[in-house]
Amino acid sequence: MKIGIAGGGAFGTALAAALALDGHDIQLWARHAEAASDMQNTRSNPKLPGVDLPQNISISGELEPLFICDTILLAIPAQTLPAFLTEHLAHLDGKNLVACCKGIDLKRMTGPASTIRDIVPGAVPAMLTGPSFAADIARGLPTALTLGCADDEMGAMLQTALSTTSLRIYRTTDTVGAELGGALKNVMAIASGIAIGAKLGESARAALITRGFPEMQRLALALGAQPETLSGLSGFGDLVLTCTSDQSRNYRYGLAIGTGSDFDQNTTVEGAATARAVRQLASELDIDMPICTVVADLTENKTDVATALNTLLSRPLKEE
Ligand SMILES: NC(=O)C1=CN([C@@H]2O[C@H](COP(=O)(O)OP(=O)(O)OC[C@H]3O[C@@H](n4cnc5c(N)ncnc54)[C@H](OP(=O)(O)O)[C@@H]3O)[C@@H](O)[C@H]2O)C=CC1
Ligand SMILES: O=C(CO)COP(=O)(O)O
Repeated sequence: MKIGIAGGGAFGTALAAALALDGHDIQLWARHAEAASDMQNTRSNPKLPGVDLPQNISISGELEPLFICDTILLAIPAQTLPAFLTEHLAHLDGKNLVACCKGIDLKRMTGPASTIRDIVPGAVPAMLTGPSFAADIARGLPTALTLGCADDEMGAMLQTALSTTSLRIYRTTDTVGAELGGALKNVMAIASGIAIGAKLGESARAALITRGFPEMQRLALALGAQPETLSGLSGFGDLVLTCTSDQSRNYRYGLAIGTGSDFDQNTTVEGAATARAVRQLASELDIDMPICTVVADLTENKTDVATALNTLLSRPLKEE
């Protein structure tokens, strides 16, 4: 089976490399023709230094070869997904569309798989998520992921097709849980980075991770997720990874806020927009989401770290 991947960034390229090494022919699309042709010729991507791209990955800036594939992995930022789906609706109808991005769309307030279901109703929507840095996947390091697909037969087919000797994929029919775990942990990763950047200490970070997890569960369960999905790779697993590693861009963005340093605005930081979406959802659904709310306010300079900390610490005492 030829697998298509939309998105020539770190994650799309890493998935391409892992699947190609396992013997799949891969059609990778990058939106800028020049970047695509450089990747095709040099067999490398500057976003994944030191990784050689196998010859069975074909890289193009043209969309036609991508649209021939029955299964397409969507590894473009979550906020750009709706426009991509809408623009190419006719070509995506009937395909297996596997979202590989992590975020809540600010306009629709949905996670990536739900966005696919809403915009391309004739496609089979799925979600690939879990604790997995692109650099680790591309190097063939062992990684465990969750594939969420409401259609379990198709989910099983995708699970088999996308698993490799180093990528171990688990399966769930709870796409809502899978998409929200990955989206919400990015907000917590920003919060953790802020705590460490502002020198609040490791204990404060542990408190944020621990209190952040039920916050993620509250919103996800209210939106229809199953609790066990949040406790799995896509929720708890990815929360642990990104809140504790400076390989995470969301965490590094938090570090920059905490230290008051500049941060490269071109870096993909999904948690910033998602924090704003969560703040709005929390207000609409009347759900207590204190950590996400202060992260959203901090990303918009509506508060500062000292005030945000005071907001969290001065909340009424309660049972755990
Ligand atoms: N990196 C990682 O370790 C992991 C990332 N992810 C998720 O994967 C998704 C992509 O992240 P990642 O690849 O790392 O990010 P990168 O910043 O490395 O790459 C993003 C890619 O998306 C492209 N892109 C941006 N805007 C558009 C658009 N409007 N239409 C089409 N393509 C677009 C970029 O193109 P250009 O270069 O031309 O701007 C670039 O190729 C994110 O949701 C992230 O959370 C998930 C797990 C791990
Ligand atoms: O989602 C990731 C790892 O699972 C990557 O995290 P960042 O987007 O924060 O780099």
